[in-house]
Amino acid sequence: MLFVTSSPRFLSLIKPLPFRSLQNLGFSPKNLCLSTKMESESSTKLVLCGKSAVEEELARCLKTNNALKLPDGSPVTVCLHSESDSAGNDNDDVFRVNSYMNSISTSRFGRLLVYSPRLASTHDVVANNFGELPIGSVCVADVQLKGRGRSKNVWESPKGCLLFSFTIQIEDGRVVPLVQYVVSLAMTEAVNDVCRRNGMPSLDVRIKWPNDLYLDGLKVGGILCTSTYKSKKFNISAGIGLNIDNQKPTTCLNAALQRLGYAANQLQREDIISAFFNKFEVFHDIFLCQGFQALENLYYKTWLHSGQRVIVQEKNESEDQVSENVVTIQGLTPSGYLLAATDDGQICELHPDGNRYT
Ligand SMILES: O=C(O)CCCC[C@@H]1SC[C@@H]2NC(=O)N[C@@H]21
Repeated sequence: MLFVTSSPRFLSLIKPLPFRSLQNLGFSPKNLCLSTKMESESSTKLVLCGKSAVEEELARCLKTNNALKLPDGSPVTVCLHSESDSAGNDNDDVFRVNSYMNSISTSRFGRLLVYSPRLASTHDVVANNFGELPIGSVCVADVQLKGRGRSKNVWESPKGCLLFSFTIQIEDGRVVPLVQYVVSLAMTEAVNDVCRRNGMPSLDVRIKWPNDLYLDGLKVGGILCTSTYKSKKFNISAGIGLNIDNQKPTTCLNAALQRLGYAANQLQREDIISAFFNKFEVFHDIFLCQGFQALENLYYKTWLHSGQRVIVQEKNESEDQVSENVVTIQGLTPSGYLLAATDDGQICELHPDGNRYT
């Protein structure tokens, strides 16, 4: 259900993060990846890897300076992928850092990777260390213990789900609400690309506005964008969860491939995320140079809402009476809300209302 509001209202998806103490209470060995059993049980392991020597050097500095912190101050153990014992790992449950690094062809996004087998939330890592990480850095986890969704929802984050967050910086505040649409579009296009390249049937992953990914009527992914404002710039943390190989809690892309009779090769997290960054970088540049308009046609082909009829509830001023109207979705307004028309031709702007949007 949607609510029409006559005046602009605060878009709750873009909200500053609460200030948390940055004090690090943990112990991180400076030069070794090895940690004692007790340390590894209580601390979050972060493995750093860079695409080129430049990012590798940055990774080394982050480790040496013990620069990465968790929001709750809990201990972290940082090591370099090149020094890590999982460097040649070929286990499906473990993110294949080399495979990912070899597949990205970006000049900015995804080139510095912070990987963790298990952490609270990738979003917390990038948001809490925004100033330490170069723009475009990504944090990937195999499993999240406290995955964050929009509107304070929990994002279930089992093995097989692609879980990552990365950083973006933007100067023009007017376009910040549109960034989440660029992220969504890059992900649907990445899935298309990987399927096409591997001779797989195409999967009809669609965008459900504002930032859900749907397949065959079920949610398979979600995008969370949060931002803070500092030194005249918007620091955006973009987080994506995509069910690739986890049938729970809804369904996943590999289950859809199987339903289509394609069981030969399954989609791999590393292929999807690398394709995502290769796409996102192109879309990001188009978005900054030409505006969202240049991506709009593709966006409208990919979302679920063109020509959709929805019921809008409008509350009167004292909020004790609600009237209902049917409207037809036309597209997006310049500020990223839904543009709709009533049957008698009146144009209105629709805002998301937490979980009640259907
Ligand atoms: O649909 C939603 O509510 C958005 C879900 C976003 C989940 C992703 S998983 C990776 C990143 N880390 C988090 O804690 N959340 C985002």
